[in-house]
Amino acid sequence: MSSDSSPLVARAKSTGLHIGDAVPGVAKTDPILIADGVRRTFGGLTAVDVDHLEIPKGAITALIGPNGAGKTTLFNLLTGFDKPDQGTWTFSGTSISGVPAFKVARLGQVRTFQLTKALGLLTVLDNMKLGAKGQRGEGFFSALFPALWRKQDTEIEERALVLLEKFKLDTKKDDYAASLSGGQRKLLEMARALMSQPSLVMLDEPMAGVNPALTQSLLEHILDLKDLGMTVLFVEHDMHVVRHIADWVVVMAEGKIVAEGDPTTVMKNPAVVDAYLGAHQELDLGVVTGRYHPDEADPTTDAKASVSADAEAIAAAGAEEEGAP
Ligand SMILES: Nc1ncnc2c1ncn2[C@@H]1O[C@H](COP(=O)(O)OP(=O)(O)OP(=O)(O)O)[C@@H](O)[C@H]1O
Repeated sequence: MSSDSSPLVARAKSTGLHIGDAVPGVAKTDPILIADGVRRTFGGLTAVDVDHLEIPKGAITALIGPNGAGKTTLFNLLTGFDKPDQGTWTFSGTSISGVPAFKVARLGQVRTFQLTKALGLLTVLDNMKLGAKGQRGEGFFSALFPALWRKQDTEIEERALVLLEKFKLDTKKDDYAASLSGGQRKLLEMARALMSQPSLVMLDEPMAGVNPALTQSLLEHILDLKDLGMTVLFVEHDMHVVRHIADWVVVMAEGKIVAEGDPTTVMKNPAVVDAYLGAHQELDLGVVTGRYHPDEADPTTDAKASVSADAEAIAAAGAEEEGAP
């Protein structure tokens, strides 16, 4: 993996991912995940209503959409943390609809998890060990033969230490996870997911709450996953992040897939601009959606300038109206 301190080097985007026009539900040349007719309702509310979705293998796909669009619910369904009213999906050709989360993870599809209170009370190293799959000591018979799991425990610890070094968390290995900064927690969440040696990594808002000093490092780590042959699917509100690292973008609104395409094309799509980005497409979506105050947004954006320009335009329009006969 690349180092934190090196400047951002533009890495090639994956192209030729789809077959035919980039319409919602378009077929991919080499899909890793294929979902059909996935629907999830909560009472009278339809949170997810996806006719067909394919996620391209070996690429980085961003799932975007306004608050409440159904992104997290779709993530929960595809990873076995929630059950749909209807629908089927396959991962690497194997049907995993209705398969519980721990089995989905064993098959190689993992998602990152926010550091909960309980996990915060474990050390960074113990958090990593929890991420390993198929540990022998878990089984009743293997538990009777300590030599078996002791050897495996050593291997797991070695793997954890290598990953912690790559993610620059090795000096924190004995600290309680709760003592990490927001950005370091995100790094730990990603490193922990990699303990199970996945082929598809699903990241839920990997940049949320990350201080700009760690943003570059996190972006580089996500790009590294692809270079290592993994597929990445991530939910993100920050359009700069999406533009920078995504090869493909899927847009959700009101539970449905409303657009797909490469980042540049999708962000010019009038339907996406109208429904989602509005007049604020230069802003971090975190600002648009009220997640961050403009002052806390990515300093590389012109968020503040756009907000004050909007405010000036509104004030000017008001003045014109007042002055109107
Ligand atoms: N457990 C639940 N019970 C009831 N309604 C829910 C539940 N989970 C989600 N919803 C509703 O389903 C809709 C989709 O929510 P979801 O969290 O998937 O959206 P999202 O696109 O991830 O939004 P955000 O960007 O704000 O995280 C929302 O209207 C939400 O209120």
